[in-house]
Amino acid sequence: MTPLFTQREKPIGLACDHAGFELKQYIKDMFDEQGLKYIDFGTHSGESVDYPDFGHRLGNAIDKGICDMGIAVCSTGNGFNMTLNRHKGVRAALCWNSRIAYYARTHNAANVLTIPGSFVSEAEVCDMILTFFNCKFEGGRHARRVEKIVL
Ligand SMILES: O=P(O)(O)OC[C@H]1O[C@@H](O)[C@H](O)[C@@H]1O
Repeated sequence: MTPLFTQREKPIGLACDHAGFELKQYIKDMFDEQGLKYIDFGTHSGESVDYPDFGHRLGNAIDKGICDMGIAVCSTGNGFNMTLNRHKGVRAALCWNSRIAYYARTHNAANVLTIPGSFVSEAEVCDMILTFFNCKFEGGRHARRVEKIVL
């Protein structure tokens, strides 16, 4: 099997709510096939839950350095994105195609890919993840701007 990802030192953190549960399973299957390490912070079924409960688990893991990157999936993506961006170590970006995911990482140094699960196909999710985890922050003028984000 051709490796699609470079192996990462730290596991990728995953979080979802009920609306993102199936897509998270799809992502885990992709990572399992690729031998990519991850930690699943839940939820673990399609039963209705509150996205902040799981978003904060992922955010805390990033703040503590257990994970350095993550993926979160809910219905619109906004709930998780708002929750995750309350964490000091997180720059979460709501992305719905691979071009946006590319710039979120290369220009904005995003470390969490937030996915609006009800509005994207599995193929789009696959493209976004491949792009997000295979490109790097460009630094330079973007570093100055990212530094200015923090209040
Ligand atoms: O399934 P219900 O509870 O209607 O709505 C949950 C979704 O509403 C939005 O906040 C989030 O995207 C979350 O996934």
